Amino acid sequence: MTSVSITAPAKLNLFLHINNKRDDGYHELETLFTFLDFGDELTFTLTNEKTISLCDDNYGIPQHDNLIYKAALALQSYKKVPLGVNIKLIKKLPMGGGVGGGSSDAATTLLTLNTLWNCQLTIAELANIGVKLGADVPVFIHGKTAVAQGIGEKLTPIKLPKKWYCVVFPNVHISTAEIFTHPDLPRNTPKLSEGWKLAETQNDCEALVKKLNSEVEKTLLWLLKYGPSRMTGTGACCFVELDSQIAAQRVLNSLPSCWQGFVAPNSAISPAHTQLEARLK
Ligand SMILES: C[C@@](CO)(OP(=O)(O)O)[C@H](O)COP(=O)(O)OP(=O)(O)OC[C@H]1O[C@@H](n2ccc(N)nc2=O)[C@H](O)[C@@H]1O
Ligand SMILES: Nc1ncnc2c1ncn2[C@@H]1O[C@H](COP(=O)(O)OP(=O)(O)O)[C@@H](O)[C@H]1O
Repeated sequence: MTSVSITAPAKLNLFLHINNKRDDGYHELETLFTFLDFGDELTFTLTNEKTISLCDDNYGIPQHDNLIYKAALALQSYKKVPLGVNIKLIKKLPMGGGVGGGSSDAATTLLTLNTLWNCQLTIAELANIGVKLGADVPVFIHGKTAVAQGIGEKLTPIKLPKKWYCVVFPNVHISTAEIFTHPDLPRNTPKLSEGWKLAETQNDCEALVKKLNSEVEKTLLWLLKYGPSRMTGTGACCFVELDSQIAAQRVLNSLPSCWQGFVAPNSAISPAHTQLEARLK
């Protein structure tokens, strides 16, 4: 049976501005997404029955709630696919960490099964299925470093220099919904004007998350010793950007044992896309 392993990469929000709250409760954002060359590992094995099954190391998410299962089911129903799949997940990305693990798993599932099940959907069609699973899924489907607007689905690709990141997970899980519904969240950052600079941006969720979680505040302070530190998404992961792998690894090596972390370079194209393309050649 055909079997293929693909990475579901982490993302970082290098900045995250909240411009407005929409009538449906979602927020208008401007955010810069970059992918990291590090992520969850998903192995897909096709089956002749229509069953979709997911095997993971018991991360506490029931199968029917897992975004991987939901993504596979959504594509199977949309294209009336007569085949099934067994999916094995090796989870490396912290859940509720702001590195988009769940969304990336869903996007990697849609991209890979589109190929393995020969669905022939376009990227736009896959993103359309994906956005119903989560606001962050489309950027992983498009797979290019981009500034996102809307709720995260209007994407403008952008080029960034290669950098290394040390990403730290302070062992607290933050609920995106809790942050977005909090009365103290700032929601009126003006839209970026032309010629904007990264140094003039910020993460609008950071002050609130720091106030609610002292571990996040401690992590950001600790990282400041090595360079400007920032939180990704609605947290809890925080990162510092460095010019070399050696410098990033040095930060990780001195990480207090109460936190976890990883080091990775950014990747202009999502590793999931690069791996799938290499497989098709
Ligand atoms: C904030 C961001 C930035 O990358 O990341 P995370 O920190 O979660 O990774 C995302 O936009 C999160 O995307 P995602 O995690 O897919 O969000 P969803 O499942 O669609 O929504 C979770 C909840 O967040 C709120 N939400 C999400 C996106 C948005 N633009 N406005 C919102 O108000 C909604 O209340 C929703 O109930
Ligand atoms: N495959 C999955 N991996 C991670 N989280 C998942 C998955 N499927 C569903 N979820 C749910 O999505 C939530 C957000 O997960 P995740 O995308 O990892 O965090 P974040 O949006 O903060 O980056 C989790 O708390 C979990 O309940």
